[in-house]
Amino acid sequence: MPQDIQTDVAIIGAGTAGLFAMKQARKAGKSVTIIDPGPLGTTCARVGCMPSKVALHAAHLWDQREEMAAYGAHGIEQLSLDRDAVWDRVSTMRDRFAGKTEANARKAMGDDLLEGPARFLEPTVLEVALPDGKQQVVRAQAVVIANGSRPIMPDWLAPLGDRVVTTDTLFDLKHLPDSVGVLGLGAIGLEMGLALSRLGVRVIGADIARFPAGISDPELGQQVVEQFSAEFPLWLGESAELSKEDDGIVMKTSQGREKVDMILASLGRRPNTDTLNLADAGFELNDKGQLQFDPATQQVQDLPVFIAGDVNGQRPLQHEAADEGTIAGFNAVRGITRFRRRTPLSIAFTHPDIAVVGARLEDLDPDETLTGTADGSGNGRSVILGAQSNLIRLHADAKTGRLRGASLMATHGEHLAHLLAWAIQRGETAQDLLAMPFYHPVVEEILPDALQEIVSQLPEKDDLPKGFLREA
Ligand SMILES: Cc1cc2nc3c(=O)[nH]c(=O)nc-3n(C[C@H](O)[C@H](O)[C@H](O)COP(=O)(O)OP(=O)(O)OC[C@H]3O[C@@H](n4cnc5c(N)ncnc54)[C@H](O)[C@@H]3O)c2cc1C
Ligand SMILES: NC(=O)c1ccc[n+]([C@@H]2O[C@H](COP(=O)([O-])OP(=O)(O)OC[C@H]3O[C@@H](n4cnc5c(N)ncnc54)[C@H](O)[C@@H]3O)[C@@H](O)[C@H]2O)c1
Repeated sequence: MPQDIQTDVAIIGAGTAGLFAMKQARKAGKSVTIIDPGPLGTTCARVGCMPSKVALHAAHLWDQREEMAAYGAHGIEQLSLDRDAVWDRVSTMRDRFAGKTEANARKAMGDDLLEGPARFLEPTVLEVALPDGKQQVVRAQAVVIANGSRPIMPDWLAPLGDRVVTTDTLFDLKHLPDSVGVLGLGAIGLEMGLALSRLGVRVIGADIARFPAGISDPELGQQVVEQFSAEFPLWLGESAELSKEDDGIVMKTSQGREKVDMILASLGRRPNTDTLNLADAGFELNDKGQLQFDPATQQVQDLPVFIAGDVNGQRPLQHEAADEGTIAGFNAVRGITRFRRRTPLSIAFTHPDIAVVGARLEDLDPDETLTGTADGSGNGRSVILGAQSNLIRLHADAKTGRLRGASLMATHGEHLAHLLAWAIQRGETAQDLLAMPFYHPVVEEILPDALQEIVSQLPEKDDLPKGFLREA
């Protein structure tokens, strides 16, 4: 048994959250031990944000050819796509992102990296299984839990064997199948279903939810269903039965029956808390087996223990993992500060993009909320881009017009979503935003219609033209 390691901060997981936590602890001059069994390189760069966006980009490039034909390009029908070459490019780009991230992380961690899985013995005492089979005990003043999440893989998928993949293995495929059933149409399922479908794979999508991409607003949900069911079948609102045959998997719901070569299981991700021996080490867990923590401090109960990133199950996004790691690392070494969190922002890069910003519709009181809706049919730039189906829904406080939340499906939606998130975080009202400049012709010109709908419902009326303010 090696001698115990004494450290100021032990960090479990060298992903995005863990590395940001390390930066804060180092900045305060504290000693750090960062523990990870690998593979290093972060989920985002290895099997998440980056490879998925490369695949979407490749799919979008190929998808453009039909529009080019409409603008007089000849010979489009003679083009062919080598899908395996596309996927090889996706994994090469992925290796580049992940390789660089891993190299930078190894350099930053240096000798402070302990390679092996950690588990708790006590809230500030960890045991790490080293590659040589020995157990290393780490005693810390504070601990940051940042060991991420993994794809949900229910037992009932086990009989389907290696015909089931998740995004942990999808980008390693050497040969893309001719057909894929995408089970679960959240952000991952919809993004990957579209990428594969646009690359010529026959895709069937199924989700027990009524709408894909986690949308709860029925008006937007309906528009999203119409838009994307034109690309591949979306079987929504019921669970699909799956059965294995010699040459594939049969997917069945009341909406159809199809045989596919492979299933992409995109049923969500589960936090890796279950691997940490939390209950035996004395932590209190809620009925879902999760730790209680404060999202403004990342502190667990009142212990010198902090939890950041996907593992806390709250905002499983890269920029949130970075923020939470920073907050956790800061609070682990400097005493507790409560941090104001950024406005929630999530974007699926589905082209048109789908985004949800700020408060979700279901969390707003209908009696205190005004909604403005606008679509792309009257927006010149959307028409040029073939995106008349763009739809924006804005929600604002019924008394003041202060913007609370938005959801949208739009070409260039990633930019609109940022603009709206920034306005919401600055506490701007519909009137404020309406008084901003809108260039012509841009997709942003959709916004004034939705904003005016809100302003016209506000109790206090002004006889100035909408979008104009008196000089101060
Ligand atoms: C397909 C896909 C697409 C995505 N696209 C986006 C996107 O476009 N935008 C976005 O914002 N987010 C996206 N995400 C989410 C984003 O990737 C995650 O939110 C983010 O990477 C989480 O970072 P993390 O630090 O919490 O976890 P990770 O980066 O997973 O780090 C956790 C680390 O903990 C280690 N570990 C595990 N168990 C132990 C243990 N017992 N002991 C020690 N170490 C351990 C792991 O090896 C890993 O290195 C996507 C995710 C997926 C899967
Ligand atoms: N562009 C992005 O920002 C991006 C992209 C991908 C992933 N992510 C992050 O990764 C996280 C995980 O993504 P995800 O899409 O796997 O999870 P998710 O939780 O968003 O979606 C899972 C989907 O599976 C469905 N589902 C659950 N059980 C089912 C069943 N038995 N049959 C059919 N459908 C079922 C759910 O209804 C849901 O729609 C997301 O929450 C997101 O934070 C972000």
